[in-house]
Amino acid sequence: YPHSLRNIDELCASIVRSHRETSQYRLEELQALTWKVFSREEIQAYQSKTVDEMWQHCAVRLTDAVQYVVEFAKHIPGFRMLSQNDQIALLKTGSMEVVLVRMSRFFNTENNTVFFDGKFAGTEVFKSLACGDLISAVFDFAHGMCALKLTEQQLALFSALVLINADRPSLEDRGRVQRVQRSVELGLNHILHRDNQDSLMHKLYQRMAVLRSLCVLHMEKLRWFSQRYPLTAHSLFPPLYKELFA
Ligand SMILES: COc1ccc2c(n1)CCN(C(C)=O)[C@H]2C(=O)Nc1ccc(OCc2ccccc2OC)cc1
Repeated sequence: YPHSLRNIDELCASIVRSHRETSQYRLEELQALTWKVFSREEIQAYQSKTVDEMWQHCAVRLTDAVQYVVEFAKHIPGFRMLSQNDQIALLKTGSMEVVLVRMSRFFNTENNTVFFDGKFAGTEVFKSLACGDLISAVFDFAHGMCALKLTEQQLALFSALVLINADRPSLEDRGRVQRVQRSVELGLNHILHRDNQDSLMHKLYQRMAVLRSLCVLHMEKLRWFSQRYPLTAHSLFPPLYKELFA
């Protein structure tokens, strides 16, 4: 048992380290900005953007966040042993989910604002995206994540579990992904047990179910957008966003 415990500790330590090293912004940086909100004029400026300008604006920023999640994935023990196709398959469906999990760290539940373009924005800033249901679902999910008050270590293991999901479509070697997923589950269980918060596990599985439906909604909106604005979607969107989500 001590041998496997050592492995479990090493597994958790490497996932937590990778999470820290691939968090685009440090928590302290963002806390300093929490009460910097947009002026009426700035909000007006976002609201007077055209649908495709605002979509492109957001896609560029979210692609930034996705890049960091790709880096995070590469350091999850076992991820790089998977085939290239399986790594892409996991990132195709999981990377936006992890961005949304991480986004909850940049969310201020007191005034319902999220970090965007250097300040904290309310839902009204995203009006010109013309997908209010997606934005309110994103904000609701962030609220739900904040309510769990996860530590950085718990968030790191949860993010890894969101990514390493053997139920994803079109996996070549599902068994191999299952083994990596199982080890990450053991790591998360280990951390929660150590923190005396075993009850969090089923809440986290409920969060994963909400997250999956949120990302289905995101893909539907992206499909709607790409059909309506094919030029923007196919030429201006960052390649990674297209590769992963189109
Ligand atoms: C990992 O966590 C975070 C958190 C915040 C940020 C980042 N990373 C990267 C850097 N960043 C910058 C530079 O603004 C922040 C950002 O992108 N914020 C932001 C972007 C779009 C939003 O809603 C629109 C939307 C949401 C979901 C899906 C599609 C969408 O629109 C098409 C809301 C907030």
